[in-house]
Amino acid sequence: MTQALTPLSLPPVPREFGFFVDGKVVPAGTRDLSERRSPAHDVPVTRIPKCTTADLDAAVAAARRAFEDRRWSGLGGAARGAVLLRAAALIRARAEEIAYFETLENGKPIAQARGEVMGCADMFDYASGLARSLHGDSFNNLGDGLFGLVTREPVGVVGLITPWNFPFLILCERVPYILASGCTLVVKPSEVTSATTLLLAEILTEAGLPDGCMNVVTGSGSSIGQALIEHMDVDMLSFTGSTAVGRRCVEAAGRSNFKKLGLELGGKNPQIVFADADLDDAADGVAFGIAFNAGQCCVSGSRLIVERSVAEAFAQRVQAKLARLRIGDPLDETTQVGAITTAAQHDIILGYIQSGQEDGARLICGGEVLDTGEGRFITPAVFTDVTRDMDLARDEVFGPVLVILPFDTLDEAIEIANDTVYGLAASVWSKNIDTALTVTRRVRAGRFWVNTTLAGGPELPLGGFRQSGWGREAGVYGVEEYTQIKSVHVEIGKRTHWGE
Ligand SMILES: NC(=O)c1ccc[n+]([C@@H]2O[C@H](COP(=O)([O-])OP(=O)(O)OC[C@H]3O[C@@H](n4cnc5c(N)ncnc54)[C@H](O)[C@@H]3O)[C@@H](O)[C@H]2O)c1
Repeated sequence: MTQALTPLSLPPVPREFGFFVDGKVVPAGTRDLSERRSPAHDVPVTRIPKCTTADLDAAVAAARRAFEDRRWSGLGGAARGAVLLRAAALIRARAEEIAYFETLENGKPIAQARGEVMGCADMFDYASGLARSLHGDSFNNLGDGLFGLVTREPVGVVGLITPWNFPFLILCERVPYILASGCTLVVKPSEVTSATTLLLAEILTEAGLPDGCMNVVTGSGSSIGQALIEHMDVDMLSFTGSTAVGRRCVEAAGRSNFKKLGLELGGKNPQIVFADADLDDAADGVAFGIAFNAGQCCVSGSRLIVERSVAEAFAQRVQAKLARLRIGDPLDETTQVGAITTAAQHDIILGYIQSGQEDGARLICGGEVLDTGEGRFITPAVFTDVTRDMDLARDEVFGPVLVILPFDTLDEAIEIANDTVYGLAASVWSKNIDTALTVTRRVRAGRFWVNTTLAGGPELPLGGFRQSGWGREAGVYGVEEYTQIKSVHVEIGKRTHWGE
């Protein structure tokens, strides 16, 4: 087992990873390497191979063999669950190492990364039980001559594409459920945050996952990602990322083999605050909702829809909460908000902050680039005087940028909340249960929080309405997505097929 690393120092040299096919690490060999620099320190931290389409074909073929010879699905739920349970223990044992690479590549605070890794181990624990409890249905009321069964079968070979904002968490909200169902898989992590996916492949092999059941290919979205979504021998694709690339997945599935799709896409999520809420608690939640992971969160609460009578005072409370945040070196144990993960995302966020002001919105705090000498940090920005037609109010910024939209009535709050093409997540803050539940009923979003935000766990499924995606991940509903239903009609006794 790899030694835990000292979390507060940078690696003296970048760690070089291989990719992972048929139970083995494949060294980069003559392939090009992409070097990842820490977004917080601008030093090289990892080197990852750029896989070829031949590597992808080899990975899909390994997953296909492992599926067709039933070395995994044929084991039965109890044996599959035992592997997932051992993986949970190994994730806990290697939590420090996983959190360290997550922080180095992504720029998130080390304390946050550790918490996420522990949550991931919990996903494996939970899914180990689901592997045993997947079942179908029986129909004993079809008349004396007929008996019916409905069974669930694994879909087959799953292609899994993940983004850079929660590389390990998003991976673990999917992999244990995919494996619990009996499917095998090929993962293509984001090219900027691939290390922890490769660590998970090692861990699962150590936990007893048969060769070929989990394969990892690394490289860019436009090359290896595009080849995976078009692959003729992949039965299902689970994609998490932008709505733009989600659209490409739909097109590619139509052009290739009609693979089944699960899509977890973008969001422009409302946080709706009523005057009767505990306003201090709500301000804390709203600040957390926009600043957590430096706003690079699909479920980030980026639209504050607040009752007009308290809007100004509430904005000041949020501002005060944001001002107290410790932003900076993610390897510092006390840091609460880390770096912006990619240079491209940094430019996109600053572009929105500038164009928002040009469009007439008023920046009341933040939006500054922190001068740390190295790395990319932006202080959380809050905008007022925002109109609903502005890009700032409509687009997913994917950074720490909050817009404030006041409302006068409950109906207006709901109308503003639904005025988006997305439907990923929403929060409502009110002490009145009628108000809160009316909002949860009428706002179109796949995840809701009442008097809190960004809470989660393995039991409740994830996923969006509208252009935020299709299908659900995690929980009982999540594992079922990776199964397909078969109906079996059983004749009892003898009958003629022409009804004579
Ligand atoms: N709904 C969710 O659960 C969820 C969770 C996290 C992130 N997201 C969304 O992800 C986005 C940010 O992540 P990102 O910038 O990594 O997204 P992205 O769409 O650019 O990339 C996501 C993944 O897709 C790959 N990819 C890119 N182009 C591709 C192509 N043509 N074919 C196949 N694969 C391709 C990338 O390499 C990466 O692995 C945001 O929109 C965010 O809302 C959604």
